[in-house]
Formats: sequence, structure tokens, C-alpha cells
Amino acid sequence: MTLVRLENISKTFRQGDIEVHALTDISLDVSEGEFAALVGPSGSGKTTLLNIIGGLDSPTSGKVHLNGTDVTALNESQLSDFRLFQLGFVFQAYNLVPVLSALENVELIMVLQGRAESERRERARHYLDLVGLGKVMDRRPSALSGGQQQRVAVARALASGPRLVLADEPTANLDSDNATALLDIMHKLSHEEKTTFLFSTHDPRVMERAERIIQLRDGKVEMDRVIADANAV
Ligand SMILES: Nc1ncnc2c1ncn2[C@@H]1O[C@H](COP(=O)(O)OP(=O)(O)OP(=O)(O)O)[C@@H](O)[C@H]1O
Repeated sequence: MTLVRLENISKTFRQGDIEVHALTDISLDVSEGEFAALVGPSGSGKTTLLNIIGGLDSPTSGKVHLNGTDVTALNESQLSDFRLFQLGFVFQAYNLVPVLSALENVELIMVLQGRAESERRERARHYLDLVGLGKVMDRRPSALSGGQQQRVAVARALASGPRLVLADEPTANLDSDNATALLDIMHKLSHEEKTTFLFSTHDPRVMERAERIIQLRDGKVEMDRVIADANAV
């Protein structure tokens, strides 16, 4: 089933008299369960595309359909609800709240979703266990390594029950071993939880683990290749 459908997406940024064509006429589909990497040189449009799919930015023209909803037609309050219930985000900077424990950080989005405390706690523990942090869930982010903090961010994204997880350079601040370990965890979760992942990366070792590679250049899709069947583990 198609989860994301991009139709003729273009994005132009204007800086004074200068126009930057960040994305030009991008059309592509992402199916449910895919584990796909968005790759391409710096400035090729990866972040812009992820932001548009995630409703954090709007295209200059074109449409984004996610799970049957025309994201580009939503107003601000519909968009924030949509993001809260349908999407999980993992950013380059882990974006954890420093005064909260790992467990409380994972619970936070579920608080906003209005989930009951017992359910929140149970889900947060479950996902922290799955990412291998069961023993350190009471620690604050400052007492965790970078790799562990990013695993908290992955647990947080998944615990909210999203249809799609968008990850912008999730391994950019990690060394190679931590980067591959994080990707292995994301990959495992994408199969076990049947969650769709779309992540951007520069890292060749991270790219190797993708089941589909969408390569951008100058704001256009230069190559789009399925490496493995997303349903085969
Ligand atoms: N807010 C903005 N205002 C003006 N230009 C922008 C803005 N955001 C992005 N751009 C431009 O759009 C183009 C695409 O940028 P984008 O950040 O999407 O690329 P990227 O592939 O994610 O790069 P990187 O790998 O370095 O993060 C670049 O030319 C960038 O300078």
C-alpha cells in the first residue's frame, strides 16, 4: 500500500533577489514498510524534502499525500495534530529535554497525544528495552552517550505509534560503529513494528543498510533503486 505520494513537488527559496530552486518537480511514492534512504550531496534538497513530507515546510507547488491525507491542504492546527499522531521525527541533534530522564523523554509526545499514564509508561519502557536502553532509562540525557541519546530519540519516535518515521541525518553525530548499530536497530524495528522509515544520510555504511536508495542531485531525483524487498527480513 502506498503511504506517501509526492506529486510534482517543487520548492523555491527566495533570498532578496536571488531564487534557490531547492526541489524541482519531484514525484515519488513510498510504500508501507519501506526502509528507504534519501542520499545526495550537500545542498541537493534532502532536508527540504523531509521537511515538506513532514509538514514542517510547504512546497511552492505540488502535493504531498500521506496515508490518504493531502498534507499540503491542512491548516496549522490540523497539521500539528497530523504530525503528533502520524509522524515520528528523529533529528541530527537528538533534541532530548535535558531535565527529563530517558523514560520521561520517550513519554513526552504520548503526554501530548493524551494517552493514559499507565499506557505511556508501559510503551516507553517497551521501546527503550527494544533499543537496548532498559537499564539506563532513568538517566538524564547528559549521562548517556551520543549513540544512546539517539536511541532514546528513536524510541521516542516509535513509542508515539507513527505511520512514518522521518530521520534527517540521524547518524551525523555518531561514530561509525554507533551509526551502524543505530541503523541496525531502526531496521529491526521497521520490520517488527511494520513502521515505514525515510532517512537522509551521507554515510556510506548507513546507505548500505537501506532497502531503497533515492538519490537527489540539484533538487531532482537522479536515481531511485530498490535494493531489497522491504518485507523480507
Ligand atoms: N530556508 C532557506 N532559505 C534559503 N535557501 C535554503 C533554505 N533552506 C535550504 N535552502 C537551500 O536549498 C537547497 C537545498 O538545501 P537542503 O538543506 O535541503 O539540502 P541537503 O541535501 O539537506 O543538504 P545537507 O546534506 O548539507 O544537509 C540548498 O541550496 C540550500 O542552500
